[in-house]
Amino acid sequence: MSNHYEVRYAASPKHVKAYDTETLRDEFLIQDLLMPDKLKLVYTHYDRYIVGGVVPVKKSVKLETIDPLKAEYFLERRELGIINVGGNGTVTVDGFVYKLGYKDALYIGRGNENVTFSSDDAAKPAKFYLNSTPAHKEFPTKKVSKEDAEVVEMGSLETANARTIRKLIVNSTVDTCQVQMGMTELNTGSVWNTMPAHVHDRRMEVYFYFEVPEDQAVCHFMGQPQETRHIWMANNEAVISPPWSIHSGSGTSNYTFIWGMAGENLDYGDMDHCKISELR
Ligand SMILES: O=C(O)C(=O)C[C@H](O)C(=O)CO
Ligand SMILES: [Zn+2]
Repeated sequence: MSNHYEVRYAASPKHVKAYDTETLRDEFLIQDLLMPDKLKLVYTHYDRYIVGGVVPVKKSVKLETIDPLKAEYFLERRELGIINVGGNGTVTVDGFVYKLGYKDALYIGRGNENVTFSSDDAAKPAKFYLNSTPAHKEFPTKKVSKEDAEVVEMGSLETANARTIRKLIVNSTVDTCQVQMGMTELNTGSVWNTMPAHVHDRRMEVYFYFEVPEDQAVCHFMGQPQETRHIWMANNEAVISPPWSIHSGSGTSNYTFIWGMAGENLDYGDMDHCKISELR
């Protein structure tokens, strides 16, 4: 069995106020997502969102079901979003082959039984980052390449938050039940993401930080706007953002991150913005 999974339960903002550094990290930080030839999955009780990763090197790796799903196969009642953050690779979905280059995405609809991941070149393996949510119906599987994304430029160099948002798996590019994914690239000299910050009590979110240069880090901010906490994050680490929490970060350099979310709606713009001067 090449699967390794763990479960994270949902936390109340009342309790999170009292968490120390170690407890915050245990509850929200996700490490070791990109392991060679091993599928790592974290099953959260936030909208039953699953965060995962796999780096096929010596063999192809199958998306196997895990016990919490009590399902015959992983996508029996779920959908899946994938973004490749490594070398060229292939995802095979019930016999159909999808080639994914760097920063390309694939949406796989509910009902597909056999999903496998492989790399074109073991010396430069693909690194597949995965987000999955429960799905009430089948939608067609669709590749969304980096070029097909809806692109928005945000922020400015003056406020150190100039960034490009690439919306990959959103309702303008592909039909999904709940999952939405995309990536945000910070321009050189800019370090702040998602500032001004926001919450969306209707949707949880997960951030996966990558392209963080060696010996640099990103300080991720979470918590209710008037009760913030921070988690120091390294390259290729993810963090769960409960629906009541801001999700923002400031790096010691620029970096890129993948956002993924699910919940009550598919409206990317549904955000309650927080005034910077009112954050505590
Ligand atoms: O830099 C940003 O701003 C973002 O990337 C925001 C995320 O996309 C987000 O939080 C969507 O709800
Ligand atoms: Zn958000």
